[in-house]
Amino acid sequence: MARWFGKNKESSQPDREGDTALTSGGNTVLQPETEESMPILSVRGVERSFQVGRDRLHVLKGINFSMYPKELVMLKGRSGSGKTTLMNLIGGLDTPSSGEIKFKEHLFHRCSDDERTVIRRKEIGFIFQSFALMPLLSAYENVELSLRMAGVPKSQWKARAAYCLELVGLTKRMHHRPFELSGGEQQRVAIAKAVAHRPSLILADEPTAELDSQMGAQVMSVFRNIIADEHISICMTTHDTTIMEVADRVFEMVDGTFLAG
Ligand SMILES: Nc1ncnc2c1ncn2[C@@H]1O[C@H](COP(=O)(O)OP(=O)(O)OP(=O)(O)O)[C@@H](O)[C@H]1O
Repeated sequence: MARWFGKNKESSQPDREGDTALTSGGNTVLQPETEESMPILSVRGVERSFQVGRDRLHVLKGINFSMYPKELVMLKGRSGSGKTTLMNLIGGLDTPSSGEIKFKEHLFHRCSDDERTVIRRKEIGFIFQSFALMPLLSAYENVELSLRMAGVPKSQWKARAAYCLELVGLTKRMHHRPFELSGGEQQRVAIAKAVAHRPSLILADEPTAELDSQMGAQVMSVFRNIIADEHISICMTTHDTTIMEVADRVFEMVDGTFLAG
């Protein structure tokens, strides 16, 4: 397939859709569509503008890209280029001024706020630069809370929370509260929390920005483990060039568009 799945691909171009034809010995061979060849997310012609006083601020100016199962995609770009605005649209926190966003079978640009909230709670996980943990709860209780919020049956909480903390290498720290953990460990709790309800997509806004390079590398290694183990996709923003080699694809945003290669 023309679509590239390897590592460290600098992709400044929107990828190609519906690419099911293979050329083999001069013949065109039609590939059956597998689950992994179907995009989990499809963003088409997305624009977002805001009214600021009398002016209309055009922040996103026509974004096109797709994400596939088990992909790690990074968005890079200068401050103010529109990365967070795009992440908010992908996560169903906001709606585009024009264009289409399809997440799995859901057409986000046509959903009501309530519909997007339900989808978000069940099918998307969020990770923030500042970890966003409940300070008085232990690592285990933080993960359990996420399961409760997503409506997962109580009978599953204990095993699932323990499994997710094991996945991020924190079994021995599960009864520690955030202030008893290092920054990297806190971010790993946040990852366990984000993955616990079995989302299909995790959105991470600068997840390594508060960490030193060693802890940042640990977080990226955990991302790779959960992609393999939980079959999810991750889209993250970053300014850190040292971690970009871990990505499957990197998109550079410049002034509300993806930089053309
Ligand atoms: N709700 C809003 N109303 C008005 N302007 C907004 C709004 N949200 C974002 N903007 C503007 O859109 C531009 C892009 O912001 P955005 O937060 O998406 O950038 P970013 O690439 O994520 O930056 P950073 O790397 O600093 O987080 C900025 O100029 C910002 O002020």
